[in-house]
Amino acid sequence: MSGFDTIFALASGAGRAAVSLLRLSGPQSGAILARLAGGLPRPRMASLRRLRHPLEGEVLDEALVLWFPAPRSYTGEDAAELHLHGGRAVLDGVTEALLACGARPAEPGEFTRRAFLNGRMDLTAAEGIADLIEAETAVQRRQALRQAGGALADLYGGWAERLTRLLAHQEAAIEFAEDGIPTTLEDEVREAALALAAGIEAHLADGGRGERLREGLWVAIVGAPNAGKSSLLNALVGREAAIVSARAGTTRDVVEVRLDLAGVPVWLADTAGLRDTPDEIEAEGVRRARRRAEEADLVMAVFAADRAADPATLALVTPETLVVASKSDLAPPSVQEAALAVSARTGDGMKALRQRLEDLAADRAGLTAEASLTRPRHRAALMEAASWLREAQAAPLPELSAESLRAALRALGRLTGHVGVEDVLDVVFGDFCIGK
Ligand SMILES: Nc1nc2c(ncn2[C@@H]2O[C@H](COP(=O)(O)OP(=O)(O)OP(=O)(O)O)[C@@H](O)[C@H]2O)c(=O)[nH]1
Ligand SMILES: [K+]
Ligand SMILES: [Mg+2]
Repeated sequence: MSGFDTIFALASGAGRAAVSLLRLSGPQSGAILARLAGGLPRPRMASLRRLRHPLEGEVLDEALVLWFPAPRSYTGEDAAELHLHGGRAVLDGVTEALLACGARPAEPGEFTRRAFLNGRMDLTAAEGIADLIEAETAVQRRQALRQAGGALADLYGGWAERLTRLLAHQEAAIEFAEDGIPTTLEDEVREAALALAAGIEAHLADGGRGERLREGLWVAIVGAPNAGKSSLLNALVGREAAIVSARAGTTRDVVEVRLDLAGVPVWLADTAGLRDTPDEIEAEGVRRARRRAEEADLVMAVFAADRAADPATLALVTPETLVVASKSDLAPPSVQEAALAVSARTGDGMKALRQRLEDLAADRAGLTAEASLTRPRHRAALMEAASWLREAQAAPLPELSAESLRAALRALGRLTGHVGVEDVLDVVFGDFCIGK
């Protein structure tokens, strides 16, 4: 795409390294590379070149350079890569040389933004690349790769195509009606709109698994004071993350610890023991504990085996709750036999508890055969599209139905970035790092 200036950025991590990767993209990339490296290497072939400052002629580094003429580059524009020695002074020198040549430092996400604007990928694929850079577990990586590879783009693009066809048919039906030609087209469109709405709704009804995998599954550990919640947290994460003591009311603030459970990122939140207390700090802790239990994807209710089950914790137990009988070394469990008996002291039952958590995490946030939506942005646009499709089906007049189909198409277009996208671009590319 013309009209863009030439940008550069460090694509590898900041700080001293064996090799640093500087990327360059834009119409002047070839000219700048030729000035620094004394000529253009063959496209897409790594060549070892001496890089010189364009004005002073000083040798700045001996580097591997690559030249990617448009459109076969990440951005779709002329682009280049400099694989420099990773020292501060080398980087400073080459940066100065690039500035002297008229290139400017890239904004966060600007390379991928250009790739999108040049039609190299849709918005969901661009988000997949951002997620891939952020991915911390193997399952997150798989989900991000799938999305970057166009799994959501294909799905949503396919829906947009179907919708475009429906709209064309509806408009034809309106014209036929004006010309007095009998047709069943309108009924067919209404039926197809309903089927498409149902398809989108089925995709939406995934329990938020893709979003959870991307952001982490929240597990709140709740129970009476001294039930052994903090001890369980520590045993699960393998370090003394929370303070444990024999005094009831030890934990006040919520203690959050991240855990990788079979590739699903999980946030364990240890909370204050539930009880009425005159201590205002502890009471605030109890309020926070209850709020965490409400907001969590999964509640782990802990009952000490040597105590009667307390009503405050029992009140939070639903069929979805993971019930744990702690301190199993002290007594047989006093709560439901469904409870998982564990002892943080002896380690008894801890493996089973971990396995149960892994299973629940995989069940609620693992990958399925179908690609899942991964962001609230996707959910909002799809809900809007489905609701317009239902309106299209129910509209009293074909003209109104066509209007609703158009609105549904716009919602899908915002999702993939194919229509009316200006306002969403900043949201999507704003959370990229510089150099991508
Ligand atoms: N015998 C035995 N004692 C345990 C076990 N787990 C914890 N305890 C003891 O129970 C007491 C309370 O443990 P904590 O982990 O602090 O309990 P908590 O539920 O976090 O307590 P609060 O933060 O005060 O609500 C401590 O003295 C622990 O050593 C266990 O599996 N067996
Ligand atoms: K305690
Ligand atoms: Mg505690």
